[in-house]
Amino acid sequence: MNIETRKSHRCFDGEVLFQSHKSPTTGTDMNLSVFLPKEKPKALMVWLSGLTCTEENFMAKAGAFQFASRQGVAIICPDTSPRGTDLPGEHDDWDFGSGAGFYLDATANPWAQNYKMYSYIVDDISQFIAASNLDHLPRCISGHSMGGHGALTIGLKHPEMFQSISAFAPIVNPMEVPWGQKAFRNYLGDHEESWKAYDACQLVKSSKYNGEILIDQGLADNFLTEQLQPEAFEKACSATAVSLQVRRQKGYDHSYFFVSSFIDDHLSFHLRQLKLT
Ligand SMILES: N[C@@H](CCC(=O)N[C@@H](CS)C(=O)NCC(=O)O)C(=O)O
Repeated sequence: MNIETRKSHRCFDGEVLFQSHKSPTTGTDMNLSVFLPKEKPKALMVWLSGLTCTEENFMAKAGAFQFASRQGVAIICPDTSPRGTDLPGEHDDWDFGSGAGFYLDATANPWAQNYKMYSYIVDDISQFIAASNLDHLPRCISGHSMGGHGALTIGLKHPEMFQSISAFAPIVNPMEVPWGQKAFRNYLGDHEESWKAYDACQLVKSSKYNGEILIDQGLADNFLTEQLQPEAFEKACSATAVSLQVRRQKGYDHSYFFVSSFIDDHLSFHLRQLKLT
């Protein structure tokens, strides 16, 4: 894989890189950002961002680097959709199309050719990790909102790839809420059976993931009741061997101010699960 570095910045004696590569999966150039700690990393976190985000939001706003640098955690943040295409309606809505790839492989036209963010994360990001000489590291996955949905669904489907899962304000049951229904109907078509492959409440029933999952959810989050509903995932997990901790955080909203308040807890959680502390 040919990786182009567009920008690099020293940060807490580590390095933040903004990079691009050609994706055979999406058929486009893809952007991502990477944090490398000051010493040899001992773990790698893949972070998936939410609606409207690019590869920059987590880097600029999450405040994860002091802890990550000290603890030796490398972080990779992919973009949230293909870019550079101009499909009909692609840029009209903030919760669909560009910036809203939903970490699935679209099957409906005109999205099916490029909107393959599930395979992009599983295949291309794996190749990117290998090309960056980070593939020897134990891995965890986390994300926010739509990215929390991505972290839960991809983590539950791929325990061989990720040994620890967490999420911030994730969309846990997209089949049943407006954001998910809009995305799934447009990307996957009307056949709701096919939606189950991208719904954490469905996937947890048959997942081979045997670790714990940590979720933080702000109680002042405007999207809590209509879109997020963590209780649906608690109910789904209760019938399985997956051990879930949902922490309801009083006064916190949906923003990266909330993410930055608890990101160190999530990194510590992952290091414990990866048996590195
Ligand atoms: N654009 C929406 C909000 C979208 C939103 O909150 N996106 C979250 C993820 S779902 C986010 O991280 N936004 C980018 C940011 O806060 O940096 C609105 O204005 O209500």
